[in-house]
Amino acid sequence: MTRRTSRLLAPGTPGLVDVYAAQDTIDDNMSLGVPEQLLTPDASRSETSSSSEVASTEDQPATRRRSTRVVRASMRATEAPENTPLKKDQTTTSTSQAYVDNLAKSKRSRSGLRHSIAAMESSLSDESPLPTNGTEIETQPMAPDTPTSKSSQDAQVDDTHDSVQNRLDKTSAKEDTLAPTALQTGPRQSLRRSNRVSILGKASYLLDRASSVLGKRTRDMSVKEEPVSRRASLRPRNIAPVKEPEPLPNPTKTVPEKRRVSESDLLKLKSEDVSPSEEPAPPSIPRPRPKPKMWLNHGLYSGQEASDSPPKQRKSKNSGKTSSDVRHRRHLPMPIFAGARLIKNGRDYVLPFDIFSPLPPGQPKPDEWRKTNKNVFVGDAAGEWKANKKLELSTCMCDEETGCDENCQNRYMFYECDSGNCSLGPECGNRNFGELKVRTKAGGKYNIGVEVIKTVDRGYGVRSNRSFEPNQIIVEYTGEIITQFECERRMRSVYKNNECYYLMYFDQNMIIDATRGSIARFVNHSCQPNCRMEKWTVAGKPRMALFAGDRGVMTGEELSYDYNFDPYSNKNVQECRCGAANCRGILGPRPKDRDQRVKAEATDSTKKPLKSTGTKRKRTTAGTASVQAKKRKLLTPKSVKAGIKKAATKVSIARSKTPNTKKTNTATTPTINSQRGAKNPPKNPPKKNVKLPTVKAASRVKAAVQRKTVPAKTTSNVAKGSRSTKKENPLAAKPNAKGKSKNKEADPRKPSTGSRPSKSPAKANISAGKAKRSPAKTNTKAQGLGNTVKKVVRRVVRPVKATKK
Ligand SMILES: C[S@@+](CC[C@H](N)C(=O)[O-])C[C@H]1O[C@@H](n2cnc3c(N)ncnc32)[C@H](O)[C@@H]1O
Repeated sequence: MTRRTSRLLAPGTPGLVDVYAAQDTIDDNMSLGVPEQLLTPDASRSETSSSSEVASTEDQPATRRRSTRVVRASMRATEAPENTPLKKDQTTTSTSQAYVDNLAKSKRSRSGLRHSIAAMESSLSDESPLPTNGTEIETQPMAPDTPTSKSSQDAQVDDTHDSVQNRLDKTSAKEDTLAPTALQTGPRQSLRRSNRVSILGKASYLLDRASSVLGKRTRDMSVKEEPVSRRASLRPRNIAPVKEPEPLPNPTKTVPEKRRVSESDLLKLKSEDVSPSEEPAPPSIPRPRPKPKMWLNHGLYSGQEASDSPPKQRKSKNSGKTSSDVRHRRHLPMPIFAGARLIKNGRDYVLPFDIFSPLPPGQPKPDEWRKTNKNVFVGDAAGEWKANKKLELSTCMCDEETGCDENCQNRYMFYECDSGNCSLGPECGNRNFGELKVRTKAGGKYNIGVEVIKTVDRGYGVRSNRSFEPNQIIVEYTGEIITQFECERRMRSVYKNNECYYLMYFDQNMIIDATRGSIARFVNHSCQPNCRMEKWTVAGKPRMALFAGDRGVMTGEELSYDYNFDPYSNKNVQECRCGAANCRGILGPRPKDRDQRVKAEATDSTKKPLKSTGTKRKRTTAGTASVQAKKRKLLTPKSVKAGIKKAATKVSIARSKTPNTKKTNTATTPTINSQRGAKNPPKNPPKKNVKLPTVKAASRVKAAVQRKTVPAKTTSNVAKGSRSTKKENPLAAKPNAKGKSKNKEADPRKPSTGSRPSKSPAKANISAGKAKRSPAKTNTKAQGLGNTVKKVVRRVVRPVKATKK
């Protein structure tokens, strides 16, 4: 600064001498304090660039360490003239310096950086050529007023002084021409020259940091507010604190307005990677107080000490005072210990969606499916069913200790426990449909647990979305509950062109038509199924549901159950494609009872085993142990069809010849099970895919019987039956009374599966009719009733068949 002042004055003026004298004094002082600062090139460079900061030191706090030094030096430099005769010129110098400061501020703007350099160059070109030599630029600021040590300054001062002198000489001509003006407008000249020096220094400083200059401006602005006396450097300070000069009024304030420091700028400042030794942390930026580390006090690995109580979520205010419990460790334990504990104790978890439901989206959905999750009584079915409603109650005798386990009487008879018939609450284990209701109400793929899939060769099917425990309820088979008459009507008119039928025998003369029904209607048949269809009485009403088999069901398995398909007519026998090792080959009738078969074969006039299914399976009988079942030949669809046709012909012949054989039951049993009419029709099928001769027969039987019967209410007499009868399948066995449940229904644990009626509805009607006609007789001669019913059926069926033949 002194040097700048000297340039304003003509060489040899007293002021100049005094200034140099003052500078010498200062330099002496400075050399004591910081002799090592200029030993490195960096330090030297910092001194060089620091001179550029001189202009802005009066109202701008030091932004960098070297700047801080300059500030002190400059302040001393400004202070020193107070004791010198230059006091007179101080105002002029300070004014110009303030102007330079303001100008420097404006130059610092990010967008105006280059512009300011250009302006600087242009301004310099007016006076003297801008030194292009870098060393010259650097040496220029090394004015004697810089606070350099004596050792370094001694070598430089002379050169610098010569250089300055040369420059002054070079420009003396210009200045001489402008001398009168310059003398008059001293401050302006001073301003311009000071400006040049300042900008040169600043330019070198900024060019050095060109890559990171963006964003620095904001930091500089904030650093400005740092008090000058504040030092970040640890370098010992042995200079007395300098009195801070008061900011001078700036008469020509053309400095652009300070840009407001936005939050983004503050963030930038925070993110700037500046080493603390170079850039002291700007005190003006309020640093957020570091938050205290929050440790998890609940969660996966917390609270690992053995404790029965779950970790507390919240703590009351006084819990610390009152609780004498051992405090849980607050830090996470080693994972190995946590893992061991998890293995030992286990914990609940939820499977990720793509694990429990790995089926890719976009599965084709059946268009024609009209869904209902409730049984809907249609037509006369509701009225007929109400008549029997009260009979379906059973009281559970289990106690709380055992709960409703396998020995529960209700369970044994396929009666669901509820609050009406069981005194137990949640500990009751016989509330499958209740559990299913909760699950379906909760919703979601996992709770519902099943979804429709498209199989390769069996149309649609159903797949599990999750695992099911053995005997766990999976899905209810629901649909419209219709009477036999309604079923016939639909078969003749509505479904006459259908290939698929979703009809299942339900109870007595009731049928579930799941054409409009639940997803369970899509469950396919398998000869080695993983599920079973069971009929339960729930709150007095029968309900069908699919249950997991004894092995349980794993996620992704296709659900299947054994249809025990009764094709109702051999023409409807279909090839089975379940792929099981023990596949029977067809969906048609299986040998129901080997004893029956033995009898049938014995009474058969041809004495040949009846191949009613058309397969090439060799029948074995229970009585002929020597006859080993040969491995069934795998049949092509063609051979299956041929076999079916052949078998159908033989069955018809056999029926006409041997009307009393049990085999006729197969043919005369109406198809109430879920069946598919003619997906794989036999060769030369009839014009109608599905013919229901026996249904016609049944209707005729029914009509014939009804002509002679009493109202249906009398069936209750039969249904009351003995306790032993009730222990059998309670619904199916009632009309037949004792001894009539010969097949599956005799075993209450294996009731009629969905596709296998406990007995023919036609027979049911007939028996009902018989019972209505003579209830007393039914009660006393239940066995006789069955025989009578059979005779009636045969009598009625035979003419029908004969007519057809
Ligand atoms: C109640 S439906 C089952 C759903 C049927 N797959 C669908 O697409 O709507 C019964 C019909 O499915 C077919 N089906 C079921 N299981 C089968 C199997 N194991 N082999 C061949 N066809 C089968 C038969 O056509 C049968 O009549």
